[in-house]
Amino acid sequence: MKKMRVYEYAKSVNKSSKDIVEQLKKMNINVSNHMSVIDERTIAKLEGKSDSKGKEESTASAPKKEKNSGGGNQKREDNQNKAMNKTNKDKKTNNQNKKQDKRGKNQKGPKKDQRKRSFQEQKPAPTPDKITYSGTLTVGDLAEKLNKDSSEIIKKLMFLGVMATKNEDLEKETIELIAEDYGVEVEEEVFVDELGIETQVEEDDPDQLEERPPVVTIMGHVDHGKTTLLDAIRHTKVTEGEAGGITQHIGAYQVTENDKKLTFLDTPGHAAFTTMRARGAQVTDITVLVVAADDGVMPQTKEAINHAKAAEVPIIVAVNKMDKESANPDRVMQELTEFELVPEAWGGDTIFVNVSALNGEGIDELLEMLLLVAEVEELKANPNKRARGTVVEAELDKGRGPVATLLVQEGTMNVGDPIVVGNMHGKIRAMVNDIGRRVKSAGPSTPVEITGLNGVPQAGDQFVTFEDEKKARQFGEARASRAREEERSQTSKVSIDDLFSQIQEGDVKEINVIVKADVQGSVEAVRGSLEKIEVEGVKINIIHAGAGAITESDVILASASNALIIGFNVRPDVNAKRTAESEKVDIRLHRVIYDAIEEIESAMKGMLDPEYEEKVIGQVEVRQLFKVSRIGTIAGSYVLEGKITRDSTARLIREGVVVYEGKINALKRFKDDVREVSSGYECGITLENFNDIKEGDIIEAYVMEEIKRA
Ligand SMILES: Nc1nc2c(ncn2[C@@H]2O[C@H](COP(=O)(O)OP(=O)(O)OP(=O)(O)O)[C@@H](O)[C@H]2O)c(=O)[nH]1
Repeated sequence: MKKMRVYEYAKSVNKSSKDIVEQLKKMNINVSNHMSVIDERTIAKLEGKSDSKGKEESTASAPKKEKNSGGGNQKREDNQNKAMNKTNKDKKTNNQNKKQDKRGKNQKGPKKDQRKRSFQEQKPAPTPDKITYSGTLTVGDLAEKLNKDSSEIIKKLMFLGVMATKNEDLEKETIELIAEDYGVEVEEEVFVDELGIETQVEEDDPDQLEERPPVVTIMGHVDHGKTTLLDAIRHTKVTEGEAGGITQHIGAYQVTENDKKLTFLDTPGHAAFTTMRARGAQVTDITVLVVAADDGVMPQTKEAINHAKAAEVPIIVAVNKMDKESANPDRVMQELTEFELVPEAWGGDTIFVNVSALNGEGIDELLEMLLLVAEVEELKANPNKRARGTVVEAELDKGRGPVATLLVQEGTMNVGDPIVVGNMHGKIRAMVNDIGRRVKSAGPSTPVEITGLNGVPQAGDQFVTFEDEKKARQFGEARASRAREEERSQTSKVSIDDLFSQIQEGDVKEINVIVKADVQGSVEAVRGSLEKIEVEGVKINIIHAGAGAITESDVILASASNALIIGFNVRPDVNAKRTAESEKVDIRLHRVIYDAIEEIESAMKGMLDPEYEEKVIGQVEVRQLFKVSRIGTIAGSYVLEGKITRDSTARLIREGVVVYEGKINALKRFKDDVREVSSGYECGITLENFNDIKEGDIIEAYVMEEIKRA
């Protein structure tokens, strides 16, 4: 590209260098003096012709900078081209510009088009009148949409008291505030699932909303008295006049206190709460946390608190077993302050009620308090529309076919209504209430058991009733066929194996983790180390941590919160294992804290070592023992199944309990060392550093096989 100094150019056009410098300054082209270098395009501009590439090129450099600029210039030009490509790309999104481009090319010839473009590029991109977004927006995304610099947005956020980095997601309100500041309208594009149950729900007229009973779930540690309390409430408070009815278990019941109704979910444990939340259903309005006054806060108490908090449901504490001499309610209060459950008497806002589920003490007060919280929460629903709600329980009854307990949350459900429940549909044949009576209709917060569905739905599924039977059938069938498709192409939840790619794709900003360990000390150690990990702004969020085996409840919580479970020196019980498989929850078991930490850290960095899976190759029964002084105990054994090999690992099982796990020292047939022994043969086995073998023990042989990743 042709370049010359200002004075050379001035001379060629018969002007003074001063004039040229001034002219350039007026054109916003930075030159320091007559020695400055100007290029072809700048010259074109001076002559009233526009350049073809835009403002970045219309610069001039001072002589000093020019000195060693052979390659430098080339580089700069490349960068400039890159920048221009980007600007051009940006422009593509701008319709107005697009039109102008077109007009320029078709009608006015390339030169004018170029001039026009360069003119546009000198002006900052215009602020749009309106922006739209769906899902979330990061600071950077918002800046781009507003045609602003991220730093400008970050500054504005600071004024609003929000400290955010470029890649941080903004809350809806913040997006609106910023946009408003620029006078820009914002519209959130909400993704509508056309087969979602909510699409069939009638809209509410605010005038039609009426008070509805609260739906209460009781949670707490094993044996703290949940079932006894639920029974006590039910038996003392079953609606008057109906007391003679046969109480039957349908998974939920209603009682009356001071002429007001309350609905209790009586599915035991935390299952009701968590399975429903895992399916996206929010059913519970208030949680009663039962804590035995003689036992205090225990692991499942903490778990219950975590569940309720995660679902943002208010908690009332029922301090139970007050009839016991060893009852110490103050200790319970003290212990719960640690979890931000502080009694009103101590300046907090949590309601504590002392009760005895055994003798009925305090139950009235508990119900009154529940009604009080319900009043504060202003629980309302419209009874005058088609019903919508959630499945509490469902099963296949031999005589009646699929039966489901439904909790009506809005509207009124009637016998004969066409209905879609989860992926099932039908027409309500019969409705039975919680005391076994047939009813014709059920309003908000009422649990009823229905029959008439074409299949068994799942607890937590949503339902909606229809006026038109055909429409219900079509909608139900469409949902069922989509569910089948989805099952076929089901993708797993957060898993260690694809953590890195999920982070890379920006899908994961925070990794939810549940930590279970053998003792509290290890729980804290694992938690402490995990919380320190941070990779590319992605952090670990421990949603639950506790001592003890990995339970089904942990798995359900993990599934609901899309979390990984890390077990340290503990194992999942059978139910937990099964649920983890069906819910596709990743459970990682470790014996060394360092390994647990390293695994997750490397997964986040995308440097995971090959993964191994245990493969049991054989079962051997110990039939006779030989004690040899120098060698130890030799287990005369018989291979029941598969085979045992010299290099496999052995697990010694006695009455279902693993008593030893380790290497095989020697594997012999008669006097000879052998590599492997197959089923149906006898062999002699010694285990490394272990002699406490008994007749009848089972030796399970296994090898670790590498899992091939896709
Ligand atoms: N003294 C006394 N014992 C109670 C009280 N409430 C419950 N119990 C006893 O505590 C034991 C456990 O009660 P449950 O109601 O089965 O406890 P739970 O919390 O439902 O236990 P899981 O169903 O195993 O989770 C039973 O023996 C009850 O009789 C109470 O208020 N006072």
